[in-house]
Amino acid sequence: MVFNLRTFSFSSADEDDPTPPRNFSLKELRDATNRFSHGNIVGGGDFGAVYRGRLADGSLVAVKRAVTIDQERKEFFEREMQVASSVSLHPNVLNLRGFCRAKRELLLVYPLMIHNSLASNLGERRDRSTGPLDWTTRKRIALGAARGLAHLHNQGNIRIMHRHICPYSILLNAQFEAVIAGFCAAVIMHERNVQEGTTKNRVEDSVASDSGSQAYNCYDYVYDDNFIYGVGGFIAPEYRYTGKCTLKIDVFAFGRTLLELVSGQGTGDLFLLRFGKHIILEGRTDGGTIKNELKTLIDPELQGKYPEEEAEGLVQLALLCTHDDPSVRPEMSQVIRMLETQLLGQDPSSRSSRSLSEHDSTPYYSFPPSPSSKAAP
Ligand SMILES: Nc1ncnc2c1ncn2[C@@H]1O[C@H](COP(=O)(O)OP(=O)(O)OP(=O)(O)O)[C@@H](O)[C@H]1O
Repeated sequence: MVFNLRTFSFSSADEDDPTPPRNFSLKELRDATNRFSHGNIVGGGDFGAVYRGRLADGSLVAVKRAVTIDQERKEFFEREMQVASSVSLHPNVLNLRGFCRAKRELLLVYPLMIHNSLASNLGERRDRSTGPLDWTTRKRIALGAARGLAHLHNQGNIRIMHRHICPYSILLNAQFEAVIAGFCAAVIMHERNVQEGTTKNRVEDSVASDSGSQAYNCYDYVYDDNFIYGVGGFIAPEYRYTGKCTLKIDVFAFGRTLLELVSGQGTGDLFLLRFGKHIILEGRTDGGTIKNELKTLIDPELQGKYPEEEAEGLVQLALLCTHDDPSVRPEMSQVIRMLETQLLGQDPSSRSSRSLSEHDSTPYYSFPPSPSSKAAP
């Protein structure tokens, strides 16, 4: 028996066999969603409303529906389709189950994630039937989201820049595992749409450590766009001001998401001003200060039930990921190792195979020191 994330059901099918997305008829999706009834809406974004539905085979789905078909919606649709055809199956990445190109609408069909988004489980929780996320669940979410993002960033020759990581694009399945979704702004990095990075040392490091299988460091590849995607405080400064981005913009957004995960609040710039930037600017990044501030910053819904050391470590990692200088931010494979060591107490020599791709050659990093030394004055 295999739990299939595509159909969100148990089946005897081989989970590594990626079924190509199916072409649904509009009628099938109308029937599944009770004619797109308002009561079935589970969320929405720039593409359109998202409806809960049940297909004729009994499986639960989320149907993303655009009823205005403009250039932007067409691009969003194509991007989600492209990601679906490029990304290999991973438990922490949402897989496209199907699509529908009707005359006046565009629809995307995904397996339904029962617990909706991370955003809807933090702060003003929409669903009060489940309790607040406990610390252990938050740790699993942090690690799962990191693994999903690392998978997008490095799976063989394909690197996918998500560009829209935030608590709304991290969904939670029945076991509260993080599943990355929302690929409408994603970019598939390849030689045609990137310029080679300029940080020579890092390229050399990468080549030297990788016995020739990877001739460049994908985190140095730059994608130039004339449109800035993303949500307010989750947009990395270098991207916001230049329109140029590398995979490090996703690391920045991941760091911001971690801050929301521990504080339980829509932190935006406020959190960093209060905790991150404020401390960095004041030169007060020593562990003692973080410890002192921690209690006032951690989500009160946790009712103090969290190991302080772990919370402190998570905040330090978040601050490192959100550093203004992208070269200081770690790569996602390094983030996974820091999380595994800090949160699971895992020996790096017995690292989980789930967190490593074949091409992963990054040396082990211990949990980061405070980013103060590299911070702007
Ligand atoms: N598979 C799913 N299962 C459950 N809820 C979902 C699913 N997909 C989307 N949602 C809900 O819809 C919201 C918007 O989804 P998504 O981010 O994919 O849409 P979008 O149009 O790409 O959004 P954005 O405007 O942020 O780009 C999510 O935050 C979540 O609440």
